[in-house]
Amino acid sequence: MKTILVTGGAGYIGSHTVVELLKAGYGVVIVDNLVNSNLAVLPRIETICGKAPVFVNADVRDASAMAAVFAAHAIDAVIHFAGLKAVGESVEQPIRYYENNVHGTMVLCQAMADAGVFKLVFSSSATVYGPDAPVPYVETMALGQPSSPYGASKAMAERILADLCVSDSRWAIAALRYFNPIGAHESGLIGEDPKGIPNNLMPFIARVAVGKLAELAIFGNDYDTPDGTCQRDYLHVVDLAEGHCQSLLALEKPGLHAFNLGTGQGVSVLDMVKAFEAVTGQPVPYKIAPRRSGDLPAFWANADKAKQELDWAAGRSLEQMMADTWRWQSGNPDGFAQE
Ligand SMILES: NC(=O)c1ccc[n+]([C@@H]2O[C@H](COP(=O)([O-])OP(=O)(O)OC[C@H]3O[C@@H](n4cnc5c(N)ncnc54)[C@H](O)[C@@H]3O)[C@@H](O)[C@H]2O)c1
Ligand SMILES: O=c1ccn([C@@H]2O[C@H](COP(=O)(O)OP(=O)(O)O[C@H]3O[C@H](CO)[C@H](O)[C@H](O)[C@H]3O)[C@@H](O)[C@H]2O)c(=O)[nH]1
Repeated sequence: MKTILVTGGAGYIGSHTVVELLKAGYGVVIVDNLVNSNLAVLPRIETICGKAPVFVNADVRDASAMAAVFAAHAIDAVIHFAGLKAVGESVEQPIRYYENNVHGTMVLCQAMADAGVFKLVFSSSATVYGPDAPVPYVETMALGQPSSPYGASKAMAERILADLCVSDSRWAIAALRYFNPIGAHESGLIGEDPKGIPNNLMPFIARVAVGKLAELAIFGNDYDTPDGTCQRDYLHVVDLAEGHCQSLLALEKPGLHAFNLGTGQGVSVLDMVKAFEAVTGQPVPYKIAPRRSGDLPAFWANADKAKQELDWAAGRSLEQMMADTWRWQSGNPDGFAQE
């Protein structure tokens, strides 16, 4: 049995990936400092899978803690989710973001090399293409100039990982560039649980529908898009989790391999509201508000490379994303905090 170290495995995408890894027969060791997650996710994972991951409460920037994890467990590969992800917060706290996302990745990679582990899957983002890239984004495009420290931290980390691969041919790294993951596990037991008022569209819609927030503010309806609202490539988080399992197979080839993980379809904010209402029967009151600073009008993935090289495609429908979001939100109106 292969054992995967999952940093940030208590978080939103990490917890769904841990479920898919356990189901696929991997052993899993989670390292998470719980800065944006809750221990209550762990028994939920065990309920879904019938087995539990090992959990280590540690920070990936803590070199001695990471050395101890590699000494205690025979790790075959690492999936590195641990990072901070709020775009607006990163503008206010750039050093915290670079320190966590870039330095954290460097400390992890050094601990891996010291332990003789050279297979890594890295959580990157569509934002690394930068604001000027033509749509759809394709992996052959150069890294752009992301406009937020968060986006820049992901592009910097990718550059460091590329340099690492040049320095030592034992490294095999997949940089997975996620588009907009939404939805929840179909059990309704785990899902996205942002602290405070959500920044992202899907959890905001879900909180309006469950009565925790009064109305959605749609940030701009005067973009040059079919209905004037921004378009994004929303994919089901369980599809994304499966993409991580598939990408582990690509780690047989040395070097840095970038993959877009998205559906290849752009969906507007208004279409998201309509789809949620149609699937759940819950009204989502909204108002049109000014544009949000830094938002791009529209982007989506060219996901052909993942299909060809990973045999992966985001197959779950928008309807399923909405149904699963609502099952999670309505069954857990206070998220994991109620436990
Ligand atoms: N959700 C998205 O839309 C999205 C899009 C593109 C990329 N990503 C990236 O994917 C990864 C996972 O995102 P998510 O949505 O699951 O976020 P999340 O906040 O739910 O999960 C991140 C986890 O990492 C942990 N963590 C943060 N810093 C840590 C540190 N220094 N040491 C140990 N643990 C730490 C947090 O406690 C949390 O459990 C992040 O790197 C994020 O930047 C997310
Ligand atoms: O309350 C809200 C929240 C969002 N939106 C709109 O909904 C769309 C999606 O916004 P999200 O915040 O959900 O997602 P983004 O595409 O802005 O950002 C996401 O994708 C980025 C990739 O470029 C980064 O990875 C980032 O971390 C991740 O949150 C945007 O047009 C936004 O203006 C609203 O109208 N109202």
